[in-house]
Amino acid sequence: MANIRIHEIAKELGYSNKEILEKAKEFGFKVTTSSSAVSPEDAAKLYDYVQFGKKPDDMEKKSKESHQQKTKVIKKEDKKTTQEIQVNTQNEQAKEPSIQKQDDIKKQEPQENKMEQKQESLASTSLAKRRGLIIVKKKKEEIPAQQLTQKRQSVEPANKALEAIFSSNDDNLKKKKKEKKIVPVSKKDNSAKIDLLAGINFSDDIVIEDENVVVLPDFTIKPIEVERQNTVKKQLNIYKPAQNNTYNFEGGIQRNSRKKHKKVVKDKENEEITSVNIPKEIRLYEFADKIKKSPSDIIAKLFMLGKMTTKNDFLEEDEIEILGAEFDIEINIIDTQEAFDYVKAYEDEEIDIDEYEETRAPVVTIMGHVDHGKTSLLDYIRSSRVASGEAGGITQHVGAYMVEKNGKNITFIDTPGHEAFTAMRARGASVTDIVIIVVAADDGVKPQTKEAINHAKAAGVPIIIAINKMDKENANPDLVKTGLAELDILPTEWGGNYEFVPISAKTGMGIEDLLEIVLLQAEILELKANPNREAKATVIESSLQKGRGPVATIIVENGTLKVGDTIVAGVAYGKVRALQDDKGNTLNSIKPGECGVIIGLSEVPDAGETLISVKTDKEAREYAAKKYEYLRQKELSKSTKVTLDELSAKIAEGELKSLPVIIKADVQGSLEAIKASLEKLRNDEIKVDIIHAGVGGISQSDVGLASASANCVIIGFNIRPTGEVKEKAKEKGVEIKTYSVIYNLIDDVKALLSGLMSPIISEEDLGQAVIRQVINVPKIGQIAGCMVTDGSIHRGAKIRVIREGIVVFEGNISSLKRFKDDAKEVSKGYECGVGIEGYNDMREGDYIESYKEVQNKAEL
Ligand SMILES: Nc1nc2c(ncn2[C@@H]2O[C@H](COP(=O)(O)OP(=O)(O)OP(=O)(O)O)[C@@H](O)[C@H]2O)c(=O)[nH]1
Repeated sequence: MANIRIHEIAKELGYSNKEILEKAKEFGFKVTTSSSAVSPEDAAKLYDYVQFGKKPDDMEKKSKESHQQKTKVIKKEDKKTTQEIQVNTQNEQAKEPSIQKQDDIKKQEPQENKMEQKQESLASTSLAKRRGLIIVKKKKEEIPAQQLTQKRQSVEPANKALEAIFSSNDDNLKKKKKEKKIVPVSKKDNSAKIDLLAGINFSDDIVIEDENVVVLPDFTIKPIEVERQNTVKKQLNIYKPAQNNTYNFEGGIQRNSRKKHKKVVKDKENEEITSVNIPKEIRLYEFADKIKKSPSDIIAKLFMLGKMTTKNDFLEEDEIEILGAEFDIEINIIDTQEAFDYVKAYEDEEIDIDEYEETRAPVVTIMGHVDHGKTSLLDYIRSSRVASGEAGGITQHVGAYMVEKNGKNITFIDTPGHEAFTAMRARGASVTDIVIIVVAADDGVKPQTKEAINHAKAAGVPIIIAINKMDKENANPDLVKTGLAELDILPTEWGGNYEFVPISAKTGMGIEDLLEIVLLQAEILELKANPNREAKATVIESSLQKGRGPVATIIVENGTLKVGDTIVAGVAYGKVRALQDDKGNTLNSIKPGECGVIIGLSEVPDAGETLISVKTDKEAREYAAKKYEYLRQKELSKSTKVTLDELSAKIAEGELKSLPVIIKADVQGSLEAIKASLEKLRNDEIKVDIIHAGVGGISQSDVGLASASANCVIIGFNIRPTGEVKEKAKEKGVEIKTYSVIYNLIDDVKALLSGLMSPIISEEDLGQAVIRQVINVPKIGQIAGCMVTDGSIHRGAKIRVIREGIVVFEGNISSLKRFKDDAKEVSKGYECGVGIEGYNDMREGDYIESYKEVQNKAEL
């Protein structure tokens, strides 16, 4: 049986590695780190204890009492199998099957197959109780159809439970939803589940107890294999090595094909669909087609549930689940992302080979309150530890660097602050092993100190406190200690668990101690990785550089990244053309825990993206292409998922004036920031329309694109157009604006937008005149004899006629005369004759008001 690592159990249960490690130690298991493994039996005990507070003694007692015999049989089989393996290896491990290495297990599995099948019905049903349906279903999926058929009879009770659960009863529905919710999508979870499952000796009694929950063990179905193949086809070569693996169909270990959502199985024998795989992004009519219902049935059902839909609408996951329950169909929502989930494929491939694991360098992030000295500390460490004799001087900011202490490497992420740390975490990248929280001794604990501590705690990363600015006269380390004590961060000398190191980033005092403590902490963490496999790394920073193309700073998490490796990172892929350290020195390879700059990707990957090396170019290209297609589809589906309100808003949007822009920036981070800021610049009348955005210099094609869109402006940040591009822009009349300060960029775009806005029209009063006499002139119409009472009356200006305080007419003057002469303007105190265009109802005593319309530029 495969041993299970502590971190896998922690993942599975949603606890930190440390917590599980502690529990394991409470049990007296021989574990030291999160990489330590326990036997499946022990894992099960641990699981029960953590999850249900069930003491292992109870469990053992119970199983001993009621199923002593059964357990014995299984144990016997276990040993027997182990012995078989030992024949090959000549290695006497039969008494400790739990210490077997994974590769042994791999060989062993085909032989064990039968035995595992037997155990499976016991283990799986019981596990289902704890974990929901997935595991069981998964097993179904991977067990050859033939064997499944033999099992049909024994599973009938489960089918009954299935029926009961799928009744349209509300409680059941909720229950089902809950169960579905339990299913996390992450890959690691999967592995942990299966491992745990594999090793548990459960009894028949337990199976019966679990009956109502064992929805999944609908093993009955035979076309599983067909189903699997179909899915694989749809999902476009999920990951070949995994599929080709011989132990793919093993009941126990199956790390490769553990796709929870492929819970499986349908009963195609009686034509009626009882279970179906549904992709996450599906329109109502497509869904209807899949479950062989008419779209109107679905619309009606959703209507009854209070949702108005049309057949073209995309269904939410919740809706899909509810509809499944309503129609008594088991819905397996397929995450199409799996098709390009190369990280999962990478980890699936891992077979724990402890002997190859080596200690790796720790990765450290520095956080703390503003001005407490994060940057100074990073700078000091970097500059003080550049090996003498090295071509010093030009050090580039690449986002991460490595220093050496006592012959060991420490990698620092050179983007201080918890924003970057959290942003990386939000993207699923948790590269940091240790966090240093810098607290200024003269300032004490501040809001961002607390935030940083919370972030580090949330990430389950060990914290070291650096009390900085100790060189200052008013330094008061006790202030820091008491402040942190309130946050439950107690120094070791006060009986706490945290190392507090007084330092000065200015003088360098204590920094060596700090690095020692980092190494000590790293030792405690027992950071291990396997340098002898393909690399898995995290992108820390990326940019497009002239002459080098896309450049990414990465930290290798596992494996070794070598020049010439074929790699994929999100939608980017390629071959490692060159590796460099932060000083620009060429490297041949980057080991686990270490960092470097990589050149050779097809495009700039996002920071936080996972990069792995794969076996073939084709594989890399395919992953990237699938991810690209997925993102595109997602974007498309978003734009079609509109409510009526949104639709009318969209229609209104069509009437919006927009400023088309192309944005180019030096690095991804700036680009995102500019995009976000520009998208916010909008009101009811105008908006910025980003027609293209990218990292790198302005290219000919950018100019081409801009010239194809009316009034399009190219905005560059920290880049300059050169040579041909500049000329082409001139030739095509494309305006290029470049900036190095983001606020200036935004102000300018604001100004541009303001130019598009309708001007604000205001009035300027010019004067008033009172009508003293009205004369009707044949063929010309009325002429009013007036006295200007205020300001002046202008011929070219607009007028309004006011009678008893009410405006009775607005229009233009047709003639303005002073005596017999035409006049342009008649001022206060003078008489004049006024004719009004199209108006012949002037009366004595009316006032004529002369005014001018002034257009003011609108501003955003
Ligand atoms: N006297 C003394 N001054 C220090 C020390 N460390 C940092 N400073 C000063 O404190 C100020 C802030 O330092 P930074 O390193 O920029 O602080 P930070 O935490 O990176 O600040 P932000 O990047 O703004 O969050 C600078 O003026 C440093 O010179 C120290 O150990 N002693």
